[in-house]
Amino acid sequence: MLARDIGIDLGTANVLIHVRGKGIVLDEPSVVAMDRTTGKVLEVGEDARRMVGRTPGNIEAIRPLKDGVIADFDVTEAMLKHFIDKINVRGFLSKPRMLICCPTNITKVEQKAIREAAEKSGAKKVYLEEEPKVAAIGAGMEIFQPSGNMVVDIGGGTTDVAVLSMGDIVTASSIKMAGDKFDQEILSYIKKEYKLLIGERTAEEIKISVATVFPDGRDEEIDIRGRDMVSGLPRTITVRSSEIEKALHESVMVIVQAAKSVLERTPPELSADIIDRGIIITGGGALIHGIDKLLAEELKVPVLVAEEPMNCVAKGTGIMLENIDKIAKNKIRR
Ligand SMILES: Nc1ncnc2c1ncn2[C@@H]1O[C@H](COP(=O)(O)OP(=O)(O)OP(=O)(O)O)[C@@H](O)[C@H]1O
Repeated sequence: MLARDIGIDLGTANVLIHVRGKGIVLDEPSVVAMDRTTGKVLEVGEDARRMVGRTPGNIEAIRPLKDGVIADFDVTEAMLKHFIDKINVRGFLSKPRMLICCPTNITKVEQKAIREAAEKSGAKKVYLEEEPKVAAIGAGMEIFQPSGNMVVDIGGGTTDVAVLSMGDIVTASSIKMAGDKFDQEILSYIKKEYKLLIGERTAEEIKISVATVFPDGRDEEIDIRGRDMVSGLPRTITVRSSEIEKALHESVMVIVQAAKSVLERTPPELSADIIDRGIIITGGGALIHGIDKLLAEELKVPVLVAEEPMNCVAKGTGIMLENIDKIAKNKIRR
């Protein structure tokens, strides 16, 4: 039996694996629960995520990738190995080839770390590809034509903005501002405004259920529970969309600014194409309410959220795996 080639979206927030000929077979949070005293991995993925903020002293729930890069090499390797074992693609006679997506501005050292982690997890050959390019392919953009396509991929740790033409990146920017920073901003706002401590998961819940980044874009409210900083006791408060919009304004404008600077550096012919075709937003951050309207208003260009934005990179790896033999010949990256 031969091993099947696989594509991996190795994200700060989630790992998705696409198996050639099968589609997306794994979609789990990038979290590992470890016993600090023994160094043993206890749970990986969804089971580990349930433990975030709820572990006793000796157990730690770790996110081994931070800001879109590997913060803890050993734990990333353990996580990758666990997921690859779980999907069971190794053949009796062969190991799989792996196409892994990473942010645009990672260093050579970080690239090497990702490669090594994949090799130790059983890869025969590892190909690294830039995330915005694969996201654009997964979102259905015709990036191999001689015309401008712009994608804004908002993940957990990084936002990648890129203009692509003829299969390659023409101008790009990668910033460490994305979904996780939004959660941190919400957490800080609740702390400052209500003197209430909440966890990361509650902050994310607020972001998903009531937040908006477009002024007056949404009017919802949610009751949340946390620990009162003065009395130390549990307390419930109600937060509204409008206040979260204000709390997120500065952070989201960093993303708008990155997109503006990429457009400013884009050759005029390609800019004209982008006006015609619009910008596509991918990644989980594309799901934050009002981001499409805000970008459209600020950039004066039509903006569309991709279908299933969180799956675009994984889907893109699937499309690229169909051409992996060509990729292998041409060596696709840096
Ligand atoms: N409905 C939603 N509304 C707002 N944000 C959301 C929604 N669903 C998911 N997110 C956010 O999307 C982010 C995760 O997106 P994604 O899985 O694309 O990131 P990633 O690929 O793991 O990260 P990176 O590209 O930085 O490595 C998280 O911050 C999550 O809170």
